[in-house]
Amino acid sequence: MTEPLLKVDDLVVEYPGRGMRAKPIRIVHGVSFDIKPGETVGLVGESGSGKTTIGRALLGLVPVAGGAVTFAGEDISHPTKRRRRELTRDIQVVYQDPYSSLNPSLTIGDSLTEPMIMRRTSKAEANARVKELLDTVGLPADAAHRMPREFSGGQRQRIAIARALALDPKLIVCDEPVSALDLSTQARVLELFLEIQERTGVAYLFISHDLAVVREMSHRVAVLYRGELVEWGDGDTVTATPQHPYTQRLLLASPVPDPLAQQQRRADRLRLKEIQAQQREQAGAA
Ligand SMILES: Nc1ncnc2c1ncn2[C@@H]1O[C@H](COP(=O)(O)OP(=O)(O)OP(=O)(O)O)[C@@H](O)[C@H]1O
Repeated sequence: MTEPLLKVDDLVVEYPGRGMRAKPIRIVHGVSFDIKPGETVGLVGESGSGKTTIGRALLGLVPVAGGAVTFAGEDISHPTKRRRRELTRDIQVVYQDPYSSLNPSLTIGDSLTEPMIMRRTSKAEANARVKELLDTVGLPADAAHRMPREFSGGQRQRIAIARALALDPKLIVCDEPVSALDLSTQARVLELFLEIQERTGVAYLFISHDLAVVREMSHRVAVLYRGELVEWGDGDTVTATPQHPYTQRLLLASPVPDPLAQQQRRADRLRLKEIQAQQREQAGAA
């Protein structure tokens, strides 16, 4: 059996209450799940259920009040500042808002090289990697010289994904990464996440309020309700036979597409990849 890449055991997260003597407010109440290398785990739940808070706890951005977070066998529940910085190499994040996730005064090239230069990669190496990253997310190489304001929401989200990929992470926390995009752009960006995973083997924690999107993207699904995990398991099983009334309500609010049609789409995608690979080989041989 594959060892988990990330393990969350009985996680508790609290925010400080208001006022000097206020008790902390518990937001996440003992949540457990794990993510295997190369796997996508979907975390779904309504607004305010604590999804973002869980993502922030994994990234070390909010303190863990109870339980443990283990990454590649290491307990990272209470990392030092230095260790947390180092961990950003392995655990990255893509946020919802493509308009605030890039520094408006840096060129795309500078935004992408920043995490690499901070880790003492040479300028020449970093520039070569920028070309590669832009290609991976389907943007032209000359995008490196342009400013964020010159790009649409979908293109900016591609750039944010490229930035997350810059250091070859093992896990990306994707926090509602397509919620701010229109439907057709959503579909293309979701497709890009899938392609990147096939190519690099990166794992995702895919956070969304939309069960249909989570189902499309995830191998396993965790359903969060008021800070508790009410359902956790294989994506098809959770969505085909939801046990908890909350999951049943979610399913009604956001019907999951026919699983056979989904399987067909996955098969078509693989077939297309094979054809493209054959074409590349033939072009190389010619
Ligand atoms: N810094 C904070 N201090 C106090 N309470 C907070 C803080 N951040 C979030 N909360 C509260 O924690 C709860 C969970 O918020 P969280 O953002 O994790 O939920 P969510 O499921 O991601 O919702 P959404 O989809 O709306 O982002 C909410 O009630 C929110 O008001």
